[in-house]
Amino acid sequence: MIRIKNVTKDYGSNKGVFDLSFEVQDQETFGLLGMEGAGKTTLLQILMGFSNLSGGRCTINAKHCWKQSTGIKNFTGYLPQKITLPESMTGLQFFRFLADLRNRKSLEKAIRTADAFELDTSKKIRDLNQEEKKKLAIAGVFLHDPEVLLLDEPESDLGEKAKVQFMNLILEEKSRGKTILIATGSFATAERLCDRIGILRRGMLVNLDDVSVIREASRKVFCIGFRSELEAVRFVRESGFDVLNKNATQLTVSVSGELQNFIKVLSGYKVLTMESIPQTLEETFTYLYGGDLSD
Ligand SMILES: Nc1ncnc2c1ncn2[C@@H]1O[C@H](COP(=O)(O)OP(=O)(O)OP(=O)(O)O)[C@@H](O)[C@H]1O
Repeated sequence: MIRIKNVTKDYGSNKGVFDLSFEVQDQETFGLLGMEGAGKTTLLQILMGFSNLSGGRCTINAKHCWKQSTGIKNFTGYLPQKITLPESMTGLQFFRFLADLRNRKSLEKAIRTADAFELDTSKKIRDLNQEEKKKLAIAGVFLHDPEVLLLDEPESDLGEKAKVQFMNLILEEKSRGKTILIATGSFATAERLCDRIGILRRGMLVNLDDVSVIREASRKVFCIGFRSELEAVRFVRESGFDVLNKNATQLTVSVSGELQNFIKVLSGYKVLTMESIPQTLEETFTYLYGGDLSD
């Protein structure tokens, strides 16, 4: 279990994290959501013992994050936001290097992860592109099959296909009972992977809820193309759904909660196209709680 109690790291000028308290339960996947500069990296670095606290206390599996950070590293996999890799090694040499550091013989888990990403580990790291380096770093984090995963913006630098591969890897780790803390600026990532989501704003936790509660309350936005303008107008008049924008036969419609009723209502209209409009973290936050998430 990860325990964060009244944790403050004050860099001055209102930067850092302030009086954070929450727990990540064993086998839980927790999403720490926030915009750039919200304090996500600061908290993860504190948990890894890279940075001491100005106040408060935090532990992972009852080990003190500052005083017992070496012990924590034995059972924790940490993916930093900014990765640095030994450029002259191949991927496989990098795995061997990590295995030596961690006193492990088997590279199996890292190799399986690299395979899941379709990554060629025989190439020198300096010849990999940014996405391939990120995949390699993630595979390296999994090498010692850690009980706890702390992942800082894991999906950044990954393309759409690799993001799906990454999500599948995390869902597999989750089903194997790992305790996972993911720091991300992507509401979609957190919603897909996490059991609970904590929202960080200017270093403070402004909301913490089960993902099902947030999903239920948040909205989906669709751009719908009707066969005729008359049909679109009929939808505006009769459907009862919130229409955010109308442009001839196209309507942008907001739907909150379950989609069943929306789909049922929509089946009564002549629809030619329907596209889901992804909502940013900021749009979701503003819709749910009002106000502005950025500083
Ligand atoms: N060592 C430091 N000294 C002073 N200020 C710092 C230091 N490290 C981070 N900050 C500031 O603290 C705030 C929180 O930074 P942090 O990197 O934790 O945010 P973040 O949520 O991870 O965002 P990002 O995605 O941009 O990394 C930012 O305003 C940052 O500029």
